[in-house]
Amino acid sequence: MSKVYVFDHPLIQHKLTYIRDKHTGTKEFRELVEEVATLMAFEITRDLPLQEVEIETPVSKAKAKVIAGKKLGIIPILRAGIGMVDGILKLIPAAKVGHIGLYRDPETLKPVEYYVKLPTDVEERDFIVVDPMLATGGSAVEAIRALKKRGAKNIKFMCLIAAPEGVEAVQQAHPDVDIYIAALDEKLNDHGYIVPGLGDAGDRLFGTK
Ligand SMILES: O=P(O)(O)OC[C@H]1O[C@H](OP(=O)(O)OP(=O)(O)O)[C@H](O)[C@@H]1O
Ligand SMILES: O=c1cc[nH]c(=O)[nH]1
Ligand SMILES: [Mg+2]
Repeated sequence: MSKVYVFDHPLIQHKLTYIRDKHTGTKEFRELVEEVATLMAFEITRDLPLQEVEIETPVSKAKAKVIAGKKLGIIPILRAGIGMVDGILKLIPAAKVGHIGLYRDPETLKPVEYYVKLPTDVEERDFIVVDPMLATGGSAVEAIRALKKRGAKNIKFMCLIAAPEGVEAVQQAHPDVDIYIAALDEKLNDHGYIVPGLGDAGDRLFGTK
């Protein structure tokens, strides 16, 4: 069964409060989502392997550590996942970015795929799939399935806010995929929105409502 990690760092929780607030405008919302993504990337990369190198400081020779050549890929689920990408790239600039376009049908709440573009060397990379919201879990389950279908083996899923239903759906469908979240909320409402949540992440990021 996949593990669930809730990043309860005070800076993440503080920023998340302003992200949730309906009075926060598009510019600030976008900046805060990016900042939280950076902080979450710091936590999620905790297990990256290191290798020893020799360097010279101005004082002496030294053995020091650098990240061993691990190939990483970031996969935002369009649209809202895009808001997290730059924040992650600040810490892992060499990561490649693939895109999976899905929207949730407002009637059925089922994900509809409309775009997939991945790095060519999918089989050699470890992936972090990102989306601010994990609601019913349909979009995350489908995005991870699309990634596995093309050869990805090592996948993590990272989001800002999750509903218990979404966590369970990902765990059921993909028991090998660990889930990293900033907050686990109470429930979904009748329209499949997370309560209390933050509203529609895509619309708030891009000002489309
Ligand atoms: O867990 P689920 O029930 O599938 O819901 C979560 C999905 O809903 C939102 O996307 P949306 O369909 O609004 O598309 P958008 O990003 O283009 O606005 C969100 O960004 C997730 O991708
Ligand atoms: O609360 C929710 C649920 C799905 N998608 C969103 O953007 N917000
Ligand atoms: Mg949306």
